[in-house]
Amino acid sequence: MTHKDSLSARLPTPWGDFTIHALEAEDGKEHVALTFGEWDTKQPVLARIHSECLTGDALFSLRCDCGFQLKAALQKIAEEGAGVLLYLRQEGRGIGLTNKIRAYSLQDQGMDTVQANEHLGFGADERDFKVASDALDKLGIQKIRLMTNNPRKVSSMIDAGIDVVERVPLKYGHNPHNEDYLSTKQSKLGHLF
Ligand SMILES: Nc1nc2c(ncn2[C@@H]2O[C@H](COP(=O)(O)OP(=O)(O)OP(=O)(O)O)[C@@H](O)[C@H]2O)c(=O)[nH]1
Ligand SMILES: [Zn+2]
Repeated sequence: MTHKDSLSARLPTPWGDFTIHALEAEDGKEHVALTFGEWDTKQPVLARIHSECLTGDALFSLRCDCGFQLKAALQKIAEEGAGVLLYLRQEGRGIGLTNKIRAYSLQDQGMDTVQANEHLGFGADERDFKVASDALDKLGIQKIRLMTNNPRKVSSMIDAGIDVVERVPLKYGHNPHNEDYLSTKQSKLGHLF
């Protein structure tokens, strides 16, 4: 992955002016980083590693908590005055949008989110977070305060040599439509709620 200044531009949002960076990743996907403010590289940077969820992030779905977490993370970074959000093109925990819709259809028939993935021949979570640690390296970030409820994101960053000084819980958007989904994430994927 390389990072060139010509691949960065202003990105004003309702919470403040971010800078968007196109990340040229080894997997060929169009991942981006949104950065805000300036940071002291010796201090931990407030960070969010967010996997793409078209339905939740862009289409207002209540089946998950993604869109709510995305907004909350951008708001927290802006309030802090500095930070980074990595927006990773890992739709459907890495299985892609069409397969996620197949998995949703199976969930409509009674499977949980993990059973549905496995029924389709995938692992429960197909994501590789190396793209995230590579991006943090390229941005010169070694220490983070990571906004997540997912312990695998924390351990992946630690294994990649990123110092996760703190896990900041990000509990937003719980509602009757995602209650079962979130409780499966807690019982089967180890999420901390
Ligand atoms: N395969 C599959 N993917 C889903 C489903 N619901 C949401 N997703 C995807 O799950 C990913 C969201 O990541 P999350 O799992 O919410 O985030 P996380 O990594 O678990 O942890 P947090 O940092 O706490 O949000 C996105 O890529 C969504 O598209 C589902 O039922 N099946
Ligand atoms: Zn989602």
